[in-house]
Amino acid sequence: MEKESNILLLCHASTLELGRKICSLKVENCPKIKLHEEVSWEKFPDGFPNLFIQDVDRCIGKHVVFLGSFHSPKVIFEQISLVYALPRSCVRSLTFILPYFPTGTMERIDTEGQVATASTMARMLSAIPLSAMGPAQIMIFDIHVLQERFFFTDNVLPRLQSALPRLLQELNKLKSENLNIKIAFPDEGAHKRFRDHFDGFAIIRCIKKRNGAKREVSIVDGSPNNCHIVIVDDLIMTGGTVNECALLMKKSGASSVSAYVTHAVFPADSWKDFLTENHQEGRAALDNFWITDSIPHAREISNHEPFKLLSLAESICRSLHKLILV
Ligand SMILES: O=P(O)(O)OC[C@H]1O[C@H](OP(=O)(O)OP(=O)(O)O)[C@H](O)[C@@H]1O
Repeated sequence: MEKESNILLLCHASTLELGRKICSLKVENCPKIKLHEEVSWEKFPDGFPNLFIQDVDRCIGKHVVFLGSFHSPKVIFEQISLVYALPRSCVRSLTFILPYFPTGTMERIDTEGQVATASTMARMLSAIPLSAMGPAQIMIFDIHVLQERFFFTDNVLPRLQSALPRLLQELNKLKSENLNIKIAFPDEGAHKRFRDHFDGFAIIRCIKKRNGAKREVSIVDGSPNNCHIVIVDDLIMTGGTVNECALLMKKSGASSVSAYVTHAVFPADSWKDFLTENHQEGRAALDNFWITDSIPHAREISNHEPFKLLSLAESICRSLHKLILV
């Protein structure tokens, strides 16, 4: 008989679909994770949250996991309120899955007066109260720079994960079709962050200069000539970095160009500029654009060519069993 799960998953309204997927998966020798769907995310007339966890006693003594999403400042307060409240419900342990750490790029100060909001966010998360087994674990995927872990205090345990193993599964399938694939990093940040994941692949290293809204990308090492190029980056906003890098690869002789980002942020619907059906001059046509579901709107985006979704569900499910060790 299957053991009853000791892990209970609660979701923000925007992450329920991913939560259902995680709970439908089975990891060998581990009980399925149980979904607790009964959280209401209502608002009072003034817009402030009116939250309620039904049957909250089911959390007592359980390893409680909250799957959140800080894709907009508007949804942060309600989720922080829930996460701060959960340890008071006598949970055995608390894990906060925050696939995308939104302020991540605002981690450096190059002019006095700038405010590093990544540090503010880490401080807010560091205030999550202890549970019976100790500090809350915070699972984040492909944070902008690994040093951001030091913004958190010892009150919580940041668990920095990567979605790249999922991309590698896709690339190995393409490799078996004898395609000559090379990985292009559009800037120094991406190269530093991800180069170690691509053993066995030739690398094209680029540098990027920001000039207002423009991104200027140039190649430092490697040649894309006659190769299938996959541009790899942590996140996309306006799309300028990926687009400039893709145009450069094509100009330098690439036979095809695809792209991958873990976090499809795409403010103001900028993803539409990449649609195969909207192709315009000055835009590079991409064969594939792989994204993950770290941000809820990625699921909708991936219904349109050339986007393809690589779900984090399996990786989250495996990590939870490993981190919680039931
Ligand atoms: O879609 P876009 O509007 O172009 O923005 C996305 C880019 O911004 C960030 O890098 P950043 O420019 O901060 O450089 P870094 O990674 O080298 O720190 C990110 O890593 C992407 O490369």
